[in-house]
Amino acid sequence: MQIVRAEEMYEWDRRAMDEYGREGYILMENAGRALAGRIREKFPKDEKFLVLIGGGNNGGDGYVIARILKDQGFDVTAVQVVPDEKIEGDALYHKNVYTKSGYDLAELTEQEWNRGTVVIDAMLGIGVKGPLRPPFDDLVRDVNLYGMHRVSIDIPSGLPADEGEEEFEAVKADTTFIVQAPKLSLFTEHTSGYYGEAEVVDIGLPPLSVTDPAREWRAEEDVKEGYPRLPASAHKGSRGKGLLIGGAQMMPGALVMAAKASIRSGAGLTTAATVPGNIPSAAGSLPEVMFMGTEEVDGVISGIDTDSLTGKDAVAAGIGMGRKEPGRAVMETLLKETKVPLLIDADGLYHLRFLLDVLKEREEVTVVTPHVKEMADLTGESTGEVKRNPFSISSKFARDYGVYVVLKGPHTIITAPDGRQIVESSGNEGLAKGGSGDVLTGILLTMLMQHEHPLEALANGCFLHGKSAELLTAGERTVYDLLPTDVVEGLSSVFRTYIKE
Ligand SMILES: NC(=O)C1=CN([C@@H]2O[C@H](COP(=O)(O)OP(=O)(O)OC[C@H]3O[C@@H](n4cnc5c(N)ncnc54)[C@H](O)[C@@H]3O)[C@@H](O)[C@H]2O)[C@@H](O)CC1
Ligand SMILES: Nc1ncnc2c1ncn2[C@@H]1O[C@H](COP(=O)(O)OP(=O)(O)O)[C@@H](O)[C@H]1O
Ligand SMILES: [K+]
Repeated sequence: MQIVRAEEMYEWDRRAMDEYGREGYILMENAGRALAGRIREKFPKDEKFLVLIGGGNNGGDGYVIARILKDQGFDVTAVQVVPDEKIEGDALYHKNVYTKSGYDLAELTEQEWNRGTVVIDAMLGIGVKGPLRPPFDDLVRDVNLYGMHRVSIDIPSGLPADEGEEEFEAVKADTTFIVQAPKLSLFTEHTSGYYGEAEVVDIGLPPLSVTDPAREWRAEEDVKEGYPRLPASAHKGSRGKGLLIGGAQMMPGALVMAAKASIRSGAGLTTAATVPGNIPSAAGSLPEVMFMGTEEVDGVISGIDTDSLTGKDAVAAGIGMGRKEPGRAVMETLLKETKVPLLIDADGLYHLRFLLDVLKEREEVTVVTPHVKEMADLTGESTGEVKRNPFSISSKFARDYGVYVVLKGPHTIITAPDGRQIVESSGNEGLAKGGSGDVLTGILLTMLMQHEHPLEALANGCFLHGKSAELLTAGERTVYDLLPTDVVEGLSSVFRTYIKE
């Protein structure tokens, strides 16, 4: 499913009319009918609906919804919140249909506020610009104040559709029925909460691709269909030989979790390279993994035998390796000498910020997997800026350095060097715990070895990781006690539920 900016949504609408000959008022009828259908399915017939209708096409959708719900016998009070002269075009057409149907408009009184149980917010859509002007400023506050269930149409009124906007006032919806395609603000941290429970409603626009480069929200079906299946003739070589590099004397756990995740997610053979002192205990807990000692200074990795890179299908480096000086040279060597996909995470990203010129020179596939703070440090932006602009900041970094970016969070945004983006939203707050990222690194290492397209591979890996958490917390675990090591074990149920044919 495409994720659109406001401009792209308008483009979609315009092309449906200009190229496909669909009349605007018919599109609006279809939109309102689809939206009313979802409202009808969600709420029992004894609810008392208050529909607030604004002056643009969002209000036009509101007129269609109010009429259809009334046609079907629902208790609906409709209020046009702007003067008559503001209603024009397709919205005016549908206002006329509404009134010719014998339905009237009400004044917004204290009584109406108190009588309603569900408010349908069709005041402002993706056309909102700048701070709210009267009467919308007061109305948005009132909607948030009264205790009705708040249903926003397309977008909570006042909320920006795109990323980047810092100051706004908006309806805090309980439910949002999004028209046709999710907008960027559904995925940015400071705006996503306003949507409440969000559902995309297909209003039947022709299937056009309006995002270029493509920007897509991953659905379970996409993963089920596209996941590379294992042939019966598989052997360990065909499943990939991966190398994980990380772990300092005081941080052996990260590497152990990543290595375990790598083999659990299906790697043929995983080798873990770490400081020699960590090997006896790590090897004891991971009999399937091969170990290799690195050079060491002050308890951290200070060098790696580049022969170990030969014969590998992918390499992941940086987890738990610490930030001490020697690590930088190790990362520089890896950037220069790794001829297969190289994934860099955690402390490896810390060192990378001093090696950006080397990164730029590198020609083979490179993946960086920062969380917001690491992305901020890599790009020199503040964490606030990264949170407000995750799509464009990821895209710029991916293009500037020719890398794949996995910007981790509740909605993980994966970007290819050409700017294509996939959002993977599986997972829950149970993953907000030290070590979750290490598990993800192990999974992604495996995915990179098994799929010819890194963007798809990375999206599949984020899905496995997030779904494991979801399945576990739907069963025995909760978001409080879930451990990263549980997420590794939970991969079995993800494969059984979603991947196995
Ligand atoms: N064919 C259809 O029926 C479709 C309907 N759509 C609906 O149309 C909406 C977009 O319609 P519009 O472009 O008319 O935009 P809006 O419905 O968001 O209304 C924009 C109007 O609101 C007013 N406004 C903007 N910012 C304001 C502010 N800060 N304070 C006060 N007033 C402000 C302006 O007068 C402007 O004309 C979508 O959100 C969706 O609901 C579209 O999604 C596309 C498809
Ligand atoms: N609230 C959340 N909802 C969904 N996923 C989350 C949430 N918090 C964290 N995650 C996921 O957990 C992982 C955490 O990675 P990271 O921040 O690197 O953790 P660590 O520092 O423990 O390695 C990422 O994959 C991220 O997408
Ligand atoms: K709205």
